[in-house]
Amino acid sequence: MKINKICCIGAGYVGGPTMSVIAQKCPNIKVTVVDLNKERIDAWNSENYELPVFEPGLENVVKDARGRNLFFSTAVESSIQEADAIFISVNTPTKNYGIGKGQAADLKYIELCARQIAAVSTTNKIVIEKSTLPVRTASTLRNIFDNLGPGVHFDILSNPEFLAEGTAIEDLHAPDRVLIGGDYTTESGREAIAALVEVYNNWVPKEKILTTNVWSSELSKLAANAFLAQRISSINAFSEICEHTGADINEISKAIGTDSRLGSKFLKASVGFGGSCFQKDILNLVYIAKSLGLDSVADYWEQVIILNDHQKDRFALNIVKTLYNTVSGKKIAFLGWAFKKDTNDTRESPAIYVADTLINEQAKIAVYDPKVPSKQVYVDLNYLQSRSIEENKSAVITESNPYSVCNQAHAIAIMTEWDEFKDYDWQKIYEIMLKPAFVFDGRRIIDKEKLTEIGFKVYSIGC
Ligand SMILES: NC(=O)C1=CN([C@@H]2O[C@H](COP(=O)(O)OP(=O)(O)OC[C@H]3O[C@@H](n4cnc5c(N)ncnc54)[C@H](O)[C@@H]3O)[C@@H](O)[C@H]2O)C=CC1
Ligand SMILES: O=C(O)[C@H]1O[C@H](OP(=O)(O)OP(=O)(O)OC[C@H]2O[C@@H](n3ccc(=O)[nH]c3=O)[C@H](O)[C@@H]2O)[C@H](O)[C@@H](O)[C@@H]1O
Repeated sequence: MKINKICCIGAGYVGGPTMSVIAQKCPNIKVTVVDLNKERIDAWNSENYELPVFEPGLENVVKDARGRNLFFSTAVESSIQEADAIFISVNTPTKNYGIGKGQAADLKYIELCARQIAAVSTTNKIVIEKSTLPVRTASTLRNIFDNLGPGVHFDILSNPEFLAEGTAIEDLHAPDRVLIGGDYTTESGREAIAALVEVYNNWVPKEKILTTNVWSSELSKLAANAFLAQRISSINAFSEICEHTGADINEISKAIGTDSRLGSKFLKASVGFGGSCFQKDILNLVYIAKSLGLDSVADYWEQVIILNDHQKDRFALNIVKTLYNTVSGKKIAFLGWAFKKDTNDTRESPAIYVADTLINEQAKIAVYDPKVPSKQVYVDLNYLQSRSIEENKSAVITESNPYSVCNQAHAIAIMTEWDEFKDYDWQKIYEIMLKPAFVFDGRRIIDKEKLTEIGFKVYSIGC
């Protein structure tokens, strides 16, 4: 079994960059990324590389491969038909209706893909779960293929993605590991695993390609995200203790991070973690544990989310409290809206929730983010349905210049750790703000001493 043609369903933050790198590194494999969203596909195909996903280095990868062996298309059926291997990389959001509402993963897009694959396939396929899925989803796929299958054979693999946004290309070029779960008990299962190992082995050393059974692979992805998010909630819990005791969370991170058993990464206190996956995947884990009757396990992981919500709330409430218990009519300048630097993704960004709380207190929010388009800010706030679209419009303005955002502001809230924020002319910003000029640093990126010397009143997470 050899993979010559790949189809990836879903041209989003994972499907796009992942397949671009596979195409770049495997010039002999034809890779077609398909999506129902024509606007997205048009952007992937845009002549001037106005790609729908902002990722450092992505444009060069697409330039290398697009038109050679990398294609973006809305022709879902024909691409499935001609492929030997089909990656499913569609979204798996938290269910917002019915059973499991607010916790379970909504698998309707996955099921649709499986049905479509079953409906149009005329040759044997390897079907690869790239999306993050509840453990045992492969058995659902198997069931659909067995019941609808057109008499061709399907091997199902799990190959979860571990890239982080903002460093996606680095992560894909040199992954810590590639995980492939498959069915070792059958010959075709073993061949399918070997075929996918061969694809990755074009640039990833064999010892970094781990193979497991399907269920371990599916569950490892949830476990990895749960452990990562748990670290952030743990350090954020300590950040609050620091604020009451004179300890400094950066010093704590350094002190504990030098212990080789703990490691130094992922110990940065913040206004809370965001992004499309940590919350969704932990809620999914909580739901799975509850469904298995494992209530103590569910409660344990749920606490990671509870602490994260608390961190966002207390950051917002501290702004209100510090500004003399009222922000009504006051301009609060938001530096950053994306959930982390080097991405245009705003899904579950803490900025959205902090803004929402402040708007409830009648604040006027002014937003500057180097990569997030203005309309996205309103889409994010309207999605919460806390108030009417008109009310959000009148409570929020966006600017394409950081100095305009800060002009006549009562306070600045640093919501994303964009590097450029460190290098602003803070003296100038001080001069154009109302006094006292407050800065609330939700990312610990600015030099507190320097800003205090200028005259700012500075609050930093965790000290
Ligand atoms: N965003 C990230 O950094 C990471 C995400 N993941 C997982 O990967 C999966 C995808 O995530 P993203 O790429 O962020 O989602 P996304 O929302 O950016 O992209 C998903 C795409 O799938 C398309 N789609 C949905 N159903 C379709 C269908 N039936 N046919 C064709 N296209 C269809 C949508 O139009 C959308 O463009 C999720 O399960 C997520 O948990 C895993 C690792 C990292
Ligand atoms: O499944 C996924 O979607 C991905 O989720 C995360 O990646 P991502 O959400 O893109 O970005 P992270 O770097 O993990 O950051 C997530 C959030 O945590 C915050 N964070 C991160 C690290 C830290 O020390 N402190 C902290 O507050 C970030 O600012 C951000 O809001 C994981 O890191 C990836 O391995 C995983 O593939």
